[in-house]
Amino acid sequence: MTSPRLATPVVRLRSASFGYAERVVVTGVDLTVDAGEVIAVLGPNGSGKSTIVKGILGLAQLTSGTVELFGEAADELSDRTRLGYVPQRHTLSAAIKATVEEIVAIGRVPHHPVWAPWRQYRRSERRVIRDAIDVVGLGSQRTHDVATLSGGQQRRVLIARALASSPELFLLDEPTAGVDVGNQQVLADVLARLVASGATMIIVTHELAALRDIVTRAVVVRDGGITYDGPPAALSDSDHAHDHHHHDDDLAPPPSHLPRQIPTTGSAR
Ligand SMILES: Nc1ncnc2c1ncn2[C@@H]1O[C@H](COP(=O)(O)OP(=O)(O)OP(=O)(O)O)[C@@H](O)[C@H]1O
Repeated sequence: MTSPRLATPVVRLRSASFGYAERVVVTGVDLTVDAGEVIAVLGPNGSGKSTIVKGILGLAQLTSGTVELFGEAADELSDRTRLGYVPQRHTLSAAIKATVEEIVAIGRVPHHPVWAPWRQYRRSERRVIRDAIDVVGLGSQRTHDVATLSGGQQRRVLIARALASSPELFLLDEPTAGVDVGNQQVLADVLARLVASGATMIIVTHELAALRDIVTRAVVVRDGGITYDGPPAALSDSDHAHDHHHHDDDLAPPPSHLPRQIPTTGSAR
């Protein structure tokens, strides 16, 4: 935070307010995210975390202030493939009859104005897709029907889909929700690899402990505003002690021993 900013920020919100229809949900947010930062967005249910992410993506309405992405006004960003979004509570419907690689291939569609049937995909394209599946650890399931995968594995398919589009900025809304401790670690490792390859991330989470190795900065949202922005280690339990997990219908609830809160600051970096 003390080093001067040499490069253009990936995201810059200035006094940004976001909402839906007539209702403003988030007000006056100032947030600058530099390349390579991994931001955890924390805070109680309904505080506006997802709305900030959606606002950055243009999926929630900007009612005042400005949003810049990669140094340009967000609504003028022509190359949307620079953004990779994994929405909240999203798994794959059992109604979808598709394999893992077919779903991940959708991530490549923005790179191709005209949809090509899977068999006609160029070799290089198929390699990108294959690599994305390998990175999330689903290599041995690439031809499996997604409906046969667990909720946590489906989350990884969606991360692979976002990854396949080779984005510079990942916006992940509760990627570890409903994922057991072991698989949270798998996910954290996947994200760590993406960070090592230069990705910037904004991650909405109630499970900072699972991501502590990669998070460089924490932002706490309360009542539609940012109340903390700084090192994750400086946060005390009470900063987001009222957080609750989602218990998604399509995901098994997390085991009761799952750590719910940020650990005490002693061992955090
Ligand atoms: N599409 C929508 N239309 C109208 N209101 C919405 C919409 N999405 C969210 N809201 C409202 O905006 C407020 C903030 O919601 P948001 O999803 O941003 O919270 P959050 O901090 O991400 O919560 P959680 O931890 O539960 O995911 C809530 O009051 C919610 O009801």
